[in-house]
Amino acid sequence: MSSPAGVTLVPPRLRVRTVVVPDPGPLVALLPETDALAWIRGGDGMVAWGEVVRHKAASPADAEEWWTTLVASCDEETELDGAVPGSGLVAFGSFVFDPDNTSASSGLVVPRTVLGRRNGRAWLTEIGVEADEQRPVPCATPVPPAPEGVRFEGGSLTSEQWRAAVSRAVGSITAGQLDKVVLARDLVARADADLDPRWLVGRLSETYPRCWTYLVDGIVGATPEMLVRLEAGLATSRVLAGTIQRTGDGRTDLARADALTRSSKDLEEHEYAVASVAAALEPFCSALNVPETPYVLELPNVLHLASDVTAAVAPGVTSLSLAAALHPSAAVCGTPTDVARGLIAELEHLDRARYAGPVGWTDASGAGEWAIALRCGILDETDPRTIRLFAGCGIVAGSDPDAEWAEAQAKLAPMIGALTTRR
Ligand SMILES: C=C(O[C@@H]1C=C(C(=O)O)C=C[C@H]1O)C(=O)O
Repeated sequence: MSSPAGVTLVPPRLRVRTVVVPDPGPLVALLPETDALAWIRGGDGMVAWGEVVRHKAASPADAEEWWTTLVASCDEETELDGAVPGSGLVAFGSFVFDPDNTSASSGLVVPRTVLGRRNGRAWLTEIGVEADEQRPVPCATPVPPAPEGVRFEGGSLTSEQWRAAVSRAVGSITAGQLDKVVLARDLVARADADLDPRWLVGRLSETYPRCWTYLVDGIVGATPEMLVRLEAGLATSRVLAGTIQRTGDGRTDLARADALTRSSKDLEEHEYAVASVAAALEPFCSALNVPETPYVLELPNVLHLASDVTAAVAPGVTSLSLAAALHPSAAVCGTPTDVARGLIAELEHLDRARYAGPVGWTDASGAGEWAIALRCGILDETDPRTIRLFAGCGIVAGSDPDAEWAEAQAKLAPMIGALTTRR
Protein backbone atom coordinates (compact mmCIF):
# COMPACT_ATOMS: atom_id res chain seq x y z
CA MET A 1 0.00 0.00 0.00
CA SER A 2 1.64 3.17 -1.18
CA SER A 3 1.17 6.12 1.22
CA PRO A 4 2.68 6.25 4.75
CA ALA A 5 0.61 4.62 7.53
CA GLY A 6 -2.11 6.83 8.94
CA VAL A 7 -1.69 9.51 6.27
CA THR A 8 -5.12 10.51 5.06
CA LEU A 9 -4.85 11.65 1.48
CA VAL A 10 -7.65 13.98 0.49
CA PRO A 11 -10.01 11.60 -1.28
CA PRO A 12 -11.04 12.54 -4.82
CA ARG A 13 -14.67 13.19 -5.76
CA LEU A 14 -15.82 10.00 -7.47
CA ARG A 15 -18.52 9.26 -10.00
CA VAL A 16 -19.94 5.77 -9.55
CA ARG A 17 -22.26 4.04 -12.02
CA THR A 18 -23.97 0.68 -11.43
CA VAL A 19 -25.87 -1.21 -14.10
CA VAL A 20 -27.81 -4.47 -14.04
CA VAL A 21 -26.11 -7.16 -16.15
CA PRO A 22 -27.07 -10.66 -17.29
CA ASP A 23 -25.64 -13.56 -15.25
CA PRO A 24 -21.89 -13.34 -15.92
CA GLY A 25 -21.21 -17.08 -15.28
CA PRO A 26 -18.25 -18.11 -13.10
CA LEU A 27 -16.89 -14.94 -11.47
CA VAL A 28 -13.33 -16.26 -11.23
CA ALA A 29 -13.14 -16.55 -15.03
CA LEU A 30 -13.48 -12.77 -15.33
CA LEU A 31 -10.45 -11.87 -13.25
CA PRO A 32 -7.74 -10.12 -15.25
CA GLU A 33 -4.05 -10.88 -14.79
CA THR A 34 -3.23 -7.73 -12.83
CA ASP A 35 -4.83 -5.77 -9.97
CA ALA A 36 -7.42 -8.49 -9.41
CA LEU A 37 -9.56 -8.55 -6.25
CA ALA A 38 -11.96 -11.32 -5.30
CA TRP A 39 -14.53 -12.19 -2.65
CA ILE A 40 -16.41 -15.38 -3.48
CA ARG A 41 -18.60 -17.78 -1.54
CA GLY A 42 -20.74 -20.52 -3.04
CA GLY A 43 -20.18 -19.00 -6.50
CA ASP A 44 -21.64 -15.61 -5.51
CA GLY A 45 -19.68 -12.54 -4.51
CA MET A 46 -17.62 -9.91 -6.23
CA VAL A 47 -14.64 -9.77 -8.51
CA ALA A 48 -12.97 -6.46 -9.16
CA TRP A 49 -9.95 -4.90 -10.79
CA GLY A 50 -8.17 -1.66 -11.47
CA GLU A 51 -7.43 0.88 -8.80
CA VAL A 52 -9.04 4.28 -8.45
CA VAL A 53 -7.63 5.18 -5.06
CA ARG A 54 -6.16 3.46 -2.02
CA HIS A 55 -5.56 4.35 1.58
CA LYS A 56 -2.77 2.93 3.66
CA ALA A 57 -4.50 2.65 7.01
CA ALA A 58 -3.06 2.50 10.51
CA SER A 59 -6.08 0.44 11.65
CA PRO A 60 -9.65 -0.44 10.65
CA ALA A 61 -10.78 2.61 12.67
CA ASP A 62 -8.51 4.90 10.66
CA ALA A 63 -9.72 3.26 7.43
CA GLU A 64 -13.29 3.90 8.53
CA GLU A 65 -12.62 7.64 8.89
CA TRP A 66 -11.07 7.88 5.42
CA TRP A 67 -13.89 5.85 3.90
CA THR A 68 -16.57 8.06 5.44
CA THR A 69 -14.97 11.15 3.85
CA LEU A 70 -14.71 9.43 0.48
CA VAL A 71 -18.32 8.28 0.57
CA ALA A 72 -19.51 11.80 1.41
CA SER A 73 -18.03 13.19 -1.80
CA CYS A 74 -19.26 10.71 -4.35
CA ASP A 75 -21.91 10.91 -7.07
CA GLU A 76 -23.73 7.60 -7.45
CA GLU A 77 -26.14 6.37 -10.12
CA THR A 78 -27.63 2.89 -10.00
CA GLU A 79 -30.08 0.82 -12.00
CA LEU A 80 -30.58 -1.64 -9.13
CA ASP A 81 -33.77 -1.17 -7.19
CA GLY A 82 -33.47 -1.67 -3.47
CA ALA A 83 -30.21 -1.79 -1.57
CA VAL A 84 -27.97 -4.65 -2.66
CA PRO A 85 -25.02 -4.86 -0.26
CA GLY A 86 -21.74 -4.57 -2.15
CA SER A 87 -23.23 -2.81 -5.16
CA GLY A 88 -22.15 0.76 -5.94
CA LEU A 89 -19.07 2.27 -4.38
CA VAL A 90 -17.06 -0.44 -2.63
CA ALA A 91 -13.62 -0.83 -1.08
CA PHE A 92 -11.73 -4.05 -0.49
CA GLY A 93 -9.37 -4.14 2.46
CA SER A 94 -6.91 -6.19 4.42
CA PHE A 95 -5.42 -5.39 7.83
CA VAL A 96 -2.37 -6.62 9.69
CA PHE A 97 -2.79 -8.85 12.73
CA ASP A 98 -0.58 -6.75 15.02
CA PRO A 99 0.52 -3.28 13.82
CA ASP A 100 3.25 -3.21 16.50
CA ASN A 101 4.92 -6.39 15.32
CA THR A 102 5.05 -6.34 11.55
CA SER A 103 6.76 -4.77 8.58
CA ALA A 104 3.54 -5.13 6.56
CA SER A 105 0.79 -2.54 6.22
CA SER A 106 -2.99 -2.39 6.11
CA GLY A 107 -5.26 -0.59 3.73
CA LEU A 108 -8.33 -0.14 1.60
CA VAL A 109 -8.40 -0.15 -2.18
CA VAL A 110 -11.21 1.20 -4.34
CA PRO A 111 -11.31 -0.72 -7.64
CA ARG A 112 -12.27 0.74 -11.03
CA THR A 113 -14.61 -2.07 -12.03
CA VAL A 114 -16.63 -4.46 -9.88
CA LEU A 115 -18.76 -7.35 -11.07
CA GLY A 116 -21.03 -8.78 -8.43
CA ARG A 117 -23.67 -11.45 -8.14
CA ARG A 118 -25.91 -12.20 -5.20
CA ASN A 119 -29.06 -14.35 -5.05
CA GLY A 120 -29.54 -14.36 -8.81
CA ARG A 121 -28.96 -10.62 -9.35
CA ALA A 122 -25.83 -9.45 -11.11
CA TRP A 123 -24.44 -5.96 -11.44
CA LEU A 124 -21.50 -4.08 -12.85
CA THR A 125 -20.18 -1.04 -11.02
CA GLU A 126 -17.74 1.38 -12.59
CA ILE A 127 -15.98 3.79 -10.28
CA GLY A 128 -14.20 7.00 -11.17
CA VAL A 129 -16.01 7.24 -14.48
CA GLU A 130 -16.37 10.41 -16.53
CA ALA A 131 -19.97 11.34 -17.40
CA ASP A 132 -19.84 9.95 -20.96
CA GLU A 133 -17.20 7.22 -20.50
CA GLN A 134 -17.97 3.71 -21.79
CA ARG A 135 -15.67 0.93 -20.61
CA PRO A 136 -15.41 -2.44 -22.34
CA VAL A 137 -17.81 -5.09 -21.01
CA PRO A 138 -15.77 -7.64 -18.99
CA CYS A 139 -15.44 -11.05 -20.61
CA ALA A 140 -13.86 -14.36 -19.62
CA THR A 141 -10.06 -14.41 -19.60
CA PRO A 142 -7.93 -17.48 -20.48
CA VAL A 143 -7.60 -20.04 -17.66
CA PRO A 144 -4.47 -19.09 -15.68
CA PRO A 145 -1.62 -21.59 -15.59
CA ALA A 146 -1.28 -24.09 -12.74
CA PRO A 147 1.86 -23.57 -10.67
CA GLU A 148 4.83 -25.64 -11.86
CA GLY A 149 7.46 -27.36 -9.73
CA VAL A 150 6.11 -26.21 -6.35
CA ARG A 151 8.33 -27.17 -3.42
CA PHE A 152 7.84 -26.41 0.24
CA GLU A 153 10.59 -24.98 2.39
CA GLY A 154 10.70 -24.64 6.15
CA GLY A 155 9.08 -21.75 7.94
CA SER A 156 10.43 -19.43 10.63
CA LEU A 157 10.66 -22.25 13.19
CA THR A 158 11.48 -25.94 12.75
CA SER A 159 8.83 -28.42 13.84
CA GLU A 160 10.81 -29.09 17.05
CA GLN A 161 11.09 -25.37 17.80
CA TRP A 162 7.38 -24.82 17.19
CA ARG A 163 6.39 -27.75 19.40
CA ALA A 164 8.69 -26.34 22.10
CA ALA A 165 6.90 -22.99 21.74
CA VAL A 166 3.57 -24.78 22.25
CA SER A 167 4.97 -26.45 25.41
CA ARG A 168 6.11 -23.07 26.71
CA ALA A 169 2.67 -21.62 26.02
CA VAL A 170 1.05 -24.50 27.93
CA GLY A 171 3.52 -23.75 30.78
CA SER A 172 2.46 -20.08 30.86
CA ILE A 173 -1.19 -21.14 30.90
CA THR A 174 -0.76 -23.63 33.72
CA ALA A 175 1.25 -21.00 35.62
CA GLY A 176 -1.86 -18.82 35.47
CA GLN A 177 -0.47 -16.05 33.22
CA LEU A 178 -3.28 -16.47 30.66
CA ASP A 179 -6.11 -18.81 29.64
CA LYS A 180 -5.56 -19.25 25.90
CA VAL A 181 -3.08 -18.24 23.22
CA VAL A 182 -3.14 -18.92 19.47
CA LEU A 183 0.23 -19.89 18.04
CA ALA A 184 0.81 -19.89 14.30
CA ARG A 185 3.48 -21.29 12.04
CA ASP A 186 4.44 -20.63 8.44
CA LEU A 187 5.53 -22.61 5.41
CA VAL A 188 7.16 -21.16 2.30
CA ALA A 189 6.15 -22.50 -1.12
CA ARG A 190 8.24 -21.75 -4.19
CA ALA A 191 7.30 -22.46 -7.81
CA ASP A 192 9.39 -22.49 -11.00
CA ALA A 193 7.54 -19.46 -12.41
CA ASP A 194 5.49 -16.54 -11.08
CA LEU A 195 2.39 -17.75 -9.21
CA ASP A 196 -0.91 -16.58 -10.65
CA PRO A 197 -3.26 -15.89 -7.70
CA ARG A 198 -6.28 -16.41 -10.00
CA TRP A 199 -5.37 -20.10 -10.16
CA LEU A 200 -5.42 -20.27 -6.37
CA VAL A 201 -8.74 -18.37 -6.16
CA GLY A 202 -10.23 -20.82 -8.67
CA ARG A 203 -9.10 -23.93 -6.84
CA LEU A 204 -9.99 -22.62 -3.37
CA SER A 205 -13.47 -21.36 -4.30
CA GLU A 206 -14.25 -24.66 -6.01
CA THR A 207 -12.99 -26.91 -3.20
CA TYR A 208 -14.15 -24.78 -0.25
CA PRO A 209 -17.52 -23.34 -1.36
CA ARG A 210 -18.66 -22.83 2.26
CA CYS A 211 -15.62 -20.64 2.95
CA TRP A 212 -15.05 -17.06 1.86
CA THR A 213 -12.38 -17.08 -0.85
CA TYR A 214 -10.50 -13.82 -1.00
CA LEU A 215 -7.76 -12.10 -2.95
CA VAL A 216 -6.75 -8.65 -1.76
CA ASP A 217 -3.34 -7.11 -2.47
CA GLY A 218 -1.46 -10.38 -2.65
CA ILE A 219 -3.12 -12.19 0.25
CA VAL A 220 -5.13 -15.15 -1.00
CA GLY A 221 -7.06 -17.79 0.91
CA ALA A 222 -10.39 -19.42 1.75
CA THR A 223 -11.43 -18.70 5.31
CA PRO A 224 -14.25 -20.38 7.23
CA GLU A 225 -14.33 -17.64 9.91
CA MET A 226 -16.43 -14.46 9.60
CA LEU A 227 -15.29 -11.78 12.02
CA VAL A 228 -18.33 -9.67 11.22
CA ARG A 229 -20.85 -9.29 8.48
CA LEU A 230 -23.21 -6.30 8.66
CA GLU A 231 -26.32 -6.04 6.57
CA ALA A 232 -29.52 -4.06 7.25
CA GLY A 233 -28.57 -3.43 10.87
CA LEU A 234 -27.92 -7.11 11.63
CA ALA A 235 -24.39 -8.14 12.54
CA THR A 236 -23.34 -11.77 12.35
CA SER A 237 -20.09 -13.26 13.52
CA ARG A 238 -19.12 -16.87 12.88
CA VAL A 239 -16.80 -17.88 15.67
CA LEU A 240 -14.64 -20.98 15.25
CA ALA A 241 -12.34 -22.57 17.79
CA GLY A 242 -11.88 -26.25 18.56
CA THR A 243 -10.75 -28.33 15.60
CA ILE A 244 -10.24 -31.93 14.57
CA GLN A 245 -8.80 -33.25 11.30
CA ARG A 246 -11.03 -35.24 8.95
CA THR A 247 -9.99 -38.69 7.86
CA GLY A 248 -12.04 -38.94 4.66
CA ASP A 249 -13.98 -41.88 6.05
CA GLY A 250 -17.61 -40.88 6.74
CA ARG A 251 -18.16 -43.05 9.81
CA THR A 252 -14.88 -42.15 11.45
CA ASP A 253 -15.52 -38.46 10.79
CA LEU A 254 -18.98 -38.72 12.34
CA ALA A 255 -17.45 -40.25 15.47
CA ARG A 256 -14.81 -37.50 15.46
CA ALA A 257 -17.49 -34.81 15.17
CA ASP A 258 -19.26 -36.35 18.13
CA ALA A 259 -16.03 -36.46 20.14
CA LEU A 260 -15.36 -32.81 19.28
CA THR A 261 -18.67 -31.70 20.74
CA ARG A 262 -17.74 -33.41 24.04
CA SER A 263 -14.06 -32.48 24.22
CA SER A 264 -13.64 -30.26 27.27
CA LYS A 265 -10.36 -28.92 25.87
CA ASP A 266 -12.04 -27.81 22.61
CA LEU A 267 -15.18 -26.53 24.32
CA GLU A 268 -13.03 -24.42 26.65
CA GLU A 269 -11.05 -23.02 23.70
CA HIS A 270 -14.32 -22.25 21.94
CA GLU A 271 -15.87 -20.58 24.95
CA TYR A 272 -13.02 -18.04 25.17
CA ALA A 273 -13.47 -17.13 21.49
CA VAL A 274 -17.25 -16.70 21.77
CA ALA A 275 -16.94 -14.64 24.95
CA SER A 276 -14.45 -12.25 23.31
CA VAL A 277 -16.76 -11.68 20.33
CA ALA A 278 -19.87 -11.20 22.49
CA ALA A 279 -18.06 -8.71 24.74
CA ALA A 280 -16.80 -6.69 21.75
CA LEU A 281 -20.21 -6.58 20.05
CA GLU A 282 -22.20 -5.69 23.16
CA PRO A 283 -21.56 -1.91 23.25
CA PHE A 284 -22.85 -1.56 19.67
CA CYS A 285 -26.08 -3.47 19.90
CA SER A 286 -29.60 -3.42 21.22
CA ALA A 287 -30.00 -7.21 21.15
CA LEU A 288 -27.38 -9.94 21.16
CA ASN A 289 -27.92 -13.64 20.54
CA VAL A 290 -25.15 -15.96 21.70
CA PRO A 291 -25.89 -19.67 21.10
CA GLU A 292 -25.52 -21.79 24.21
CA THR A 293 -23.76 -24.66 22.49
CA PRO A 294 -21.63 -24.76 19.35
CA TYR A 295 -22.39 -26.82 16.24
CA VAL A 296 -19.87 -28.69 14.09
CA LEU A 297 -18.85 -26.97 10.86
CA GLU A 298 -17.70 -29.56 8.33
CA LEU A 299 -15.03 -28.57 5.85
CA PRO A 300 -13.21 -30.92 3.46
CA ASN A 301 -10.05 -30.87 5.62
CA VAL A 302 -11.23 -30.25 9.21
CA LEU A 303 -14.21 -30.11 11.55
CA HIS A 304 -14.61 -26.99 13.70
CA LEU A 305 -16.73 -26.10 16.68
CA ALA A 306 -18.73 -23.11 15.43
CA SER A 307 -21.09 -20.51 16.92
CA ASP A 308 -22.99 -17.89 14.93
CA VAL A 309 -23.38 -14.85 17.16
CA THR A 310 -25.94 -12.30 15.94
CA ALA A 311 -26.64 -8.75 17.04
CA ALA A 312 -29.04 -5.97 16.13
CA VAL A 313 -26.78 -2.92 15.94
CA ALA A 314 -27.56 0.73 16.50
CA PRO A 315 -28.09 2.98 13.43
CA GLY A 316 -24.87 4.48 12.08
CA VAL A 317 -22.68 1.56 13.15
CA THR A 318 -20.62 0.31 10.20
CA SER A 319 -18.96 -2.98 9.34
CA LEU A 320 -15.52 -1.37 9.61
CA SER A 321 -16.22 0.00 13.08
CA LEU A 322 -17.38 -3.45 14.19
CA ALA A 323 -14.29 -5.08 12.69
CA ALA A 324 -12.15 -2.53 14.53
CA ALA A 325 -13.81 -3.49 17.82
CA LEU A 326 -13.75 -7.25 17.26
CA HIS A 327 -10.17 -7.69 16.11
CA PRO A 328 -8.28 -9.57 17.46
CA SER A 329 -10.77 -12.08 18.79
CA ALA A 330 -9.64 -14.94 21.02
CA ALA A 331 -10.01 -17.27 18.00
CA VAL A 332 -6.72 -15.89 16.62
CA CYS A 333 -5.10 -14.15 19.60
CA GLY A 334 -6.11 -15.45 23.02
CA THR A 335 -7.41 -14.54 26.48
CA PRO A 336 -6.66 -12.05 27.95
CA THR A 337 -5.92 -10.32 24.63
CA ASP A 338 -2.91 -8.24 25.64
CA VAL A 339 -1.11 -11.04 27.46
CA ALA A 340 -1.76 -13.38 24.52
CA ARG A 341 -0.56 -10.81 21.97
CA GLY A 342 2.65 -10.38 23.96
CA LEU A 343 3.22 -14.14 24.19
CA ILE A 344 2.62 -14.52 20.44
CA ALA A 345 5.29 -11.90 19.73
CA GLU A 346 7.66 -13.69 22.11
CA LEU A 347 7.10 -17.30 21.04
CA GLU A 348 6.16 -17.38 17.34
CA HIS A 349 9.25 -15.74 15.79
CA LEU A 350 7.01 -14.94 12.86
CA ASP A 351 5.76 -11.78 11.17
CA ARG A 352 2.06 -12.66 10.79
CA ALA A 353 1.64 -9.60 8.52
CA ARG A 354 -1.99 -9.73 7.32
CA TYR A 355 -2.55 -13.38 8.28
CA ALA A 356 -5.26 -13.53 10.99
CA GLY A 357 -6.22 -9.88 10.39
CA PRO A 358 -9.58 -8.68 9.01
CA VAL A 359 -10.00 -9.06 5.24
CA GLY A 360 -13.09 -8.11 3.26
CA TRP A 361 -15.07 -5.23 1.88
CA THR A 362 -17.31 -2.33 2.80
CA ASP A 363 -19.85 -0.49 0.70
CA ALA A 364 -20.94 3.14 0.89
CA SER A 365 -23.77 2.37 3.34
CA GLY A 366 -21.30 0.80 5.79
CA ALA A 367 -22.57 -2.73 5.10
CA GLY A 368 -19.78 -5.20 4.56
CA GLU A 369 -18.10 -8.46 5.37
CA TRP A 370 -14.84 -8.69 7.29
CA ALA A 371 -13.57 -12.23 7.62
CA ILE A 372 -10.48 -13.38 9.47
CA ALA A 373 -7.66 -13.98 6.96
CA LEU A 374 -7.03 -17.68 7.65
CA ARG A 375 -6.12 -20.68 5.44
CA CYS A 376 -4.13 -18.29 3.30
CA GLY A 377 -0.83 -17.32 1.82
CA ILE A 378 0.83 -13.99 1.16
CA LEU A 379 2.59 -13.63 -2.18
CA ASP A 380 6.12 -12.32 -1.93
CA GLU A 381 6.13 -8.79 -3.38
CA THR A 382 9.73 -9.07 -4.53
CA ASP A 383 9.62 -12.68 -5.76
CA PRO A 384 6.20 -13.64 -7.20
CA ARG A 385 7.27 -17.30 -7.47
CA THR A 386 7.08 -17.45 -3.69
CA ILE A 387 4.19 -17.51 -1.27
CA ARG A 388 4.25 -17.78 2.54
CA LEU A 389 1.47 -19.92 4.02
CA PHE A 390 0.22 -19.62 7.60
CA ALA A 391 -1.76 -21.72 10.07
CA GLY A 392 -2.31 -21.53 13.79
CA CYS A 393 -3.93 -23.35 16.70
CA GLY A 394 -5.56 -22.31 19.93
CA ILE A 395 -3.48 -23.47 22.87
CA VAL A 396 -5.11 -24.10 26.25
CA ALA A 397 -3.97 -25.97 29.36
CA GLY A 398 -4.83 -29.37 27.83
CA SER A 399 -2.99 -28.85 24.51
CA ASP A 400 -0.51 -31.40 23.21
CA PRO A 401 2.33 -30.08 20.96
CA ASP A 402 2.23 -33.04 18.52
CA ALA A 403 -1.55 -32.82 18.13
CA GLU A 404 -1.31 -29.04 17.57
CA TRP A 405 1.38 -29.56 14.90
CA ALA A 406 -0.90 -32.03 13.09
CA GLU A 407 -3.85 -29.64 13.40
CA ALA A 408 -1.85 -26.78 11.90
CA GLN A 409 -0.82 -29.11 9.05
CA ALA A 410 -4.49 -29.85 8.35
CA LYS A 411 -5.20 -26.11 8.26
CA LEU A 412 -2.44 -25.67 5.66
CA ALA A 413 -4.11 -28.28 3.43
CA PRO A 414 -6.35 -25.87 1.45
CA MET A 415 -3.39 -23.79 0.27
CA ILE A 416 -1.09 -26.78 -0.25
CA GLY A 417 -3.86 -28.41 -2.29
CA ALA A 418 -4.47 -25.30 -4.40
CA LEU A 419 -0.74 -24.99 -5.12
CA THR A 420 -0.26 -28.61 -6.09
CA THR A 421 -3.50 -29.56 -7.87
CA ARG A 422 -3.17 -29.70 -11.63
CA ARG A 423 -6.75 -28.73 -12.42
C1 LIG B 1 -5.67 -19.81 13.67
C2 LIG B 1 -6.35 -20.55 12.79
O1 LIG B 1 -7.60 -21.02 13.02
C3 LIG B 1 -8.29 -20.65 14.21
C4 LIG B 1 -8.05 -21.60 15.29
C5 LIG B 1 -8.89 -22.68 15.49
C6 LIG B 1 -8.56 -23.70 16.55
O2 LIG B 1 -7.52 -23.57 17.20
O3 LIG B 1 -9.31 -24.67 16.73
C7 LIG B 1 -10.03 -22.84 14.71
C8 LIG B 1 -10.40 -21.89 13.81
C9 LIG B 1 -9.74 -20.58 13.81
O4 LIG B 1 -10.37 -19.73 14.70
C10 LIG B 1 -5.81 -20.85 11.44
O5 LIG B 1 -6.52 -21.46 10.63
O6 LIG B 1 -4.67 -20.46 11.16
